[in-house]
Parts: sequence; C-alpha cells; structure tokens
Amino acid sequence: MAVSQNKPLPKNIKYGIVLDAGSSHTNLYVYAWPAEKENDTGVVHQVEVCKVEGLGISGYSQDTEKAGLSLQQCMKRAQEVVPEQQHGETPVYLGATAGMRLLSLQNRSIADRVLSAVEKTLHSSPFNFQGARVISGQEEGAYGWITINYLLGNFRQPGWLNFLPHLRSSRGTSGALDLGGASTQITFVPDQEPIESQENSLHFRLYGKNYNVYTHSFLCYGKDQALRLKLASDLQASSTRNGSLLDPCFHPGYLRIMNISDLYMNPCIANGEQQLPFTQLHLQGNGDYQRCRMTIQKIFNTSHCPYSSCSFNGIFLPPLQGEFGAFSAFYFVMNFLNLTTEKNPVPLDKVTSTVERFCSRPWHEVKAEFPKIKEKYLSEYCFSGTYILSLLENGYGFTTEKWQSIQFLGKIGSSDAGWTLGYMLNLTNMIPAEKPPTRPLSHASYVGLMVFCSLVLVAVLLLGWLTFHKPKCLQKGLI
Ligand SMILES: Nc1ccn([C@@H]2O[C@H](COP(=O)(O)OP(=O)(O)OP(=O)(O)O)[C@@H](O)[C@H]2O)c(=O)n1
Ligand SMILES: [Ca+2]
Repeated sequence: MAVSQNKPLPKNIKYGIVLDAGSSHTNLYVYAWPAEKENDTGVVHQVEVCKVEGLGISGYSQDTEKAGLSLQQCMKRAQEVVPEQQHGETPVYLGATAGMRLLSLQNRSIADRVLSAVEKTLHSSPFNFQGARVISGQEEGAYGWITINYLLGNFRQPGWLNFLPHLRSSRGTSGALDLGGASTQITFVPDQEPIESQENSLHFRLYGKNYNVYTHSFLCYGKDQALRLKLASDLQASSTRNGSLLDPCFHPGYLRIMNISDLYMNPCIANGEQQLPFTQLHLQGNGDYQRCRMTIQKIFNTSHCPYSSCSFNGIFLPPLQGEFGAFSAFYFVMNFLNLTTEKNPVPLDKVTSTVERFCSRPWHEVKAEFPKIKEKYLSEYCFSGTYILSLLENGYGFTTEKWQSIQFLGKIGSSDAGWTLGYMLNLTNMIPAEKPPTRPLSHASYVGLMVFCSLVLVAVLLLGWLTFHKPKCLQKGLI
C-alpha cells in the first residue's frame, strides 16, 4: 500500500453561527471547523455559547422591537470570537422553536413582527445573515438526532478499517430525546419498516448510508406548557371556590400566585377560560410525588390509537429501539438531581426514589440549600422530575429495562446536544449523501506511522543481533 502524506497546512478555520430562539430563552452558538475537512464527520465543534439575557423571543409579543434588541449583546460577543477578517463570510442562522410556533397559532401578525425585529438586528451585524425562521417540530427532532449522532461519531466509517470488514463500525445510531419549555421531541431509527404514519417518517442518506427515522414533536408538552396543562386539568377537577389549590408537584410550604388569564392565554389549553369565580390561582405545595404523578398522568390521553401502537393523544410510536441520548431539560433536571454523574445509567427505581424524596422536602430547606439557583428553576424541579418520569415511562413506554438505554447528556465533547449543529450542518451542505473518498493519511498519522515502523525495525535488528552475537552475560545466565 502506497502511503501518501498530507502536508500540514496553515490552519484555515471556518466559522458558523446559529441562534436557538427557544420558548424560554435564546442561545447563540459559534461553531468552528478546519476548512479542508469540511465534509468529514465529527470535525465541526462548538467554540462559544452566549446566553441571551431576558425572555425567549416569543415573550416580546407586547413590545416586538425588544426581541431584536435583546440579541445585540450576544451578537457582539460573536464578533469577538470570530476573527474580524472572516465576519463577512461567516453565516448566521436563527431558528425559532415551539414558543414561536405557539405565538404564530395565536397571532400570526405579531409573530411576523417578532421575526422582522430579530432579522433587523441580524442584518445589521457584519456577518453573512442567512435567515430567521420558525422551524417545524419535525425539523427540530431530525436536527437533534443528526447532531448527537454526528458528535457521537455514529456516522463515521473509518477508512482505514474498511479492508477489515468484520471490524468495521457496526454500531447503530442513537435516538434523540429533547425536552424544551414548550415542546418535546422523540426521534430514533425503529426496527419496524415501513413507518406506519407518513408524518412521523423521515428518510436520510448520509455518508453513503440510508436511514429511515421516526420522529414526533409534541407541541405543548415541553415542561412549562405541560405544567400549564396540568394546572388547567387540576382546576377543572377541583371544586375550589376561591382559587386555592393544593399542588402535590410543589414542595411543602411553597406558595405561588398566578393570574388565571395568564394560564389560559395560550393555544395549548383547548377549552379556554371557563367562567371561574376568581381571577387568581393560589397554589400551595404539599410535595407528594405519587399524587403529583397521578395529576400529570391526566394530560396524556391514551384512550384511542389508530395505529398498531401509540405514545399518547393518538400519536403513532413504534417499539423503542437502541440507545437514546436525552438532552436539554431532560439533562438540566436530571443533572440538578445528581442523576447524571455516575458512569452507568442510574436505575429507574433510584431515579424515582430520588425525585420522591426531593419533592417531599420543605421549600424553605430546598431554598436554603441552593441559594444560587434561580427560584423559577428550583421551585419546578420536583414537577419537572416527575413529569420526565411520566413522559418517559407512561408516555413513551420506557420500562425499567429500557430505561438503562437512556443516557442523559448535556455536552458531547465541547458541543451542546441540541438541534442547532444539525441545522447548520444541513444548511451549509456539510453532511454529504455519499461517503467522501478515503483521504491520504493526515500529517500526524503519517508521522506516527513512520515512528512506529522505525521502532519495529530497530526491535527486529536488535533481536537479530542478540540471536547471532549472544553477549557473554546472557550465555552464562545471571545466577
Ligand atoms: N438550568 C436550567 C435551565 C433551564 N431550565 C428549564 O428547562 C426548560 C427547557 O429549557 P430549554 O431546553 O432551553 O427550552 P427552550 O429551548 O427554551 O424551549 P423550546 O425548545 O420548547 O422552544 C425551561 O422550562 C427552563 O426553565 C431548567 O430547569 N434548568
Ligand atoms: Ca429547545
């Protein structure tokens, strides 16, 4: 085999920027990759994440201009990270998710104004602005799946192993579970083919391989909207006359006051505001995991299924298959509960008992233990932990055994797990349909191979010399 060498070129790094305009907040990601390796798998990585201060862009419906202004600080940060001479060639994309999907359903013209406001800010930056749009739930699921499999190296078929077919990477892909504030996605390659429902079926050809992927995005089943669904269902079931409600999903001693109009002001709650004799809801926590789980259960309708199997609300779900990576709020919540630190997945019964114990702790104690965590997050980890268990166990059917195939992940290497990287890879045509031809060895591998061959040669020569000119000490033995 002839060994050719790639001369080390001066590093030519390219950059790309994606803004993830989520329902609860916006993150700006800067990605970088060596220009000459553009089509390799696994070379693009995150070099910066900037968290935009304040609300998600859909939260500025009352003052749409502010949605644009809110992005300025992170755009400035991106200008510091990307070398100035490359600003003009660096693409910027903004993708908005479920918060904007809901706002569009509620009031299309306000949603358009929010998008125009963010476009204005991005246009005025020195980067190459490529567009701001609301991405579909299907895209969100698909790009999340592409991101994690790209970062985990599951698309990689190492060229140098190709002549040893039995060693060739036979690992499959990993499913993706994403939990946001307003929607949640499940995406994986099922065993069953074909996929029973067209709208849940995606087809990709990546690096010379075909993938038939199942995906579904549940709008309104992100953790913030799911809490609203639960509260609306609790209210409907209760006979409260003054708006006081005991809530088992909050800690004992926790109190929250909400405006009824805020609760109902959104398209997730189908039957809208009923004639209630009060305008405010007084929630009083009592930290009871079992009851919390029962109230959450009610937001999953499992009464009908027009397919061979369903998750809930009549949505098709094929049998779960393979490993899963669970990220965003799945990770934030599990990580807070210290359930992501061990090497192996934490068993389901331990997760359940941890959430149960956490829910039962008095609020003043929890607050004193975690003074630095935002109260909005902290007060909801009991609900969120219980919701995650309901969604995964009852919604998707992860049994005790299948639970072990879920890995909760925040980052893979330096990159956050999420849909943004997959989105950029796709829009910049960085994932080829066919496998790129095997490249000659990289400089580092070439040097390594040469050093290795030299060492082998020296060892052989030494052995030969020892065999024919045995030194006296070895002939007699040392004792
Ligand atoms: N350390 C953190 C960070 C976030 N959250 C919560 O996690 C949820 C989801 O966050 P994220 O995945 O960022 O959702 P978005 O992308 O904003 O929402 P969506 O994808 O639905 O548009 C939010 O309720 C947020 O309050 C949390 O509990 N702890
Ligand atoms: Ca999200």
